[in-house]
Amino acid sequence: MLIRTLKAPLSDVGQIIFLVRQDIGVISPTIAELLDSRTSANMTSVIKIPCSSANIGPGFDVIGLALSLHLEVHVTVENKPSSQLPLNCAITYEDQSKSVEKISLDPEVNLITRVALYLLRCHNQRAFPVETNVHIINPIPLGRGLGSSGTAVVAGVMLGNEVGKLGLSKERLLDYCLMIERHPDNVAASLFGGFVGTYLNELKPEDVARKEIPLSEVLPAPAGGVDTGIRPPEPPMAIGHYRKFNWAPEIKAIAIIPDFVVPTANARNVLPESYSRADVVFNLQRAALLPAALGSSPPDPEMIFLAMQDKVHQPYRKTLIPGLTEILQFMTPATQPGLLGICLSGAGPTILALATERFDEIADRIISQFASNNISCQWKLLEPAQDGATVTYN
Ligand SMILES: Nc1ncnc2c1ncn2[C@@H]1O[C@H](COP(=O)(O)OP(=O)(O)O)[C@@H](O)[C@H]1O
Ligand SMILES: N[C@@H](CCOP(=O)(O)O)C(=O)O
Repeated sequence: MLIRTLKAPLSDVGQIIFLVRQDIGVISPTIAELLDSRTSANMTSVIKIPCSSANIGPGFDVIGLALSLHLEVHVTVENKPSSQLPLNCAITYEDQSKSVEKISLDPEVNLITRVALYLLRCHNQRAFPVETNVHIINPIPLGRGLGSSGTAVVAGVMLGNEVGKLGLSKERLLDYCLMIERHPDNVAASLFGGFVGTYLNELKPEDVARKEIPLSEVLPAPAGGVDTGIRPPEPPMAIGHYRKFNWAPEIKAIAIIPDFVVPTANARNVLPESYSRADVVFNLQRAALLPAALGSSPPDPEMIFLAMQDKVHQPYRKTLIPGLTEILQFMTPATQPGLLGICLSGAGPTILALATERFDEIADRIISQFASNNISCQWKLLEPAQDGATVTYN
């Protein structure tokens, strides 16, 4: 008897593993059984979300790349008759990121469960189902420009969708993410996977007002486990959109991660309100080339290096990242074989170097430059994560 496994999409956001016998088809379990038993007693849903590197040089707030470092959220719902847990939810957290910050285990404070509660409350579910256990395994360093917060926001909407059995599409979940994260590049990459270009729709005036609601109203301050009964503001429909680009299979991503934090909010505060026409045109010219440059095989180092230049965010962020100026100047395909291009990852301080070979050598040279400023680093060799956010059932 030949048995093979088949992964099939469940609504847009989940994935079920079926056992298929080749002579008689699907034998276990049936779709109906699975829909009924999702996140019910003793079944664990595993939500996996890739981290992201946003901007890739000139694509500030537009371009994102999902990378092969995944946040995992393991969820079980006990279906006990009553619960002593605040908002019916218990959180455990496994830190694989070596971050100093302690992540809160209070479901009203923790970013993932707070976002899940936002989604649930928009759908008239005031708390988690009784009793929800959420185990978070996080290898993504916090505040380093690898999209940890965007990944956590995506985890939150996936979690709310799952335990609330809301059945929302990923496209609609992106709207909810944008009420919190507000720039689409990193959340769209984590949600949909791959190398993406993103944009926001021009909204009607009444919808603009809804989207610009302060974050404190979308994610209200903790109320000590008490349900205030306030219904949070729902996002307008179809705020954000994305388009996937090709990625040449030879290109790998080296993330050099310094051991200090640059909160994204601080890295956005150093940016100017307006730009010269020359700088805007400079970025537009390169951003237009970037998808073709990174999607062509074999990769052309000169074209990629040029297409990754930026004048909109990196020059201003140099003040927050010692050594950035020098690294962006001396690391070129002419001085470093194997290197294709280099940029700040997201809001920094991580450096993203795209390369086809000599990964250790490239990482060592960048690490030495940081070391001359007394900054130590870890580095990781990553690949695009094409799947985006997934749910599987154990
Ligand atoms: N897995 C997580 N669980 C809870 N909170 C998280 C998680 N990941 C990130 N965060 C929150 O997001 C903050 C980092 O966000 P941000 O400054 O945007 O940096 P990054 O570039 O890593 O996204 C952290 O300080 C933490 O408060
Ligand atoms: N486009 C944003 C991206 C922020 O990404 P993160 O990984 O630093 O959260 C920006 O550059 O501010």
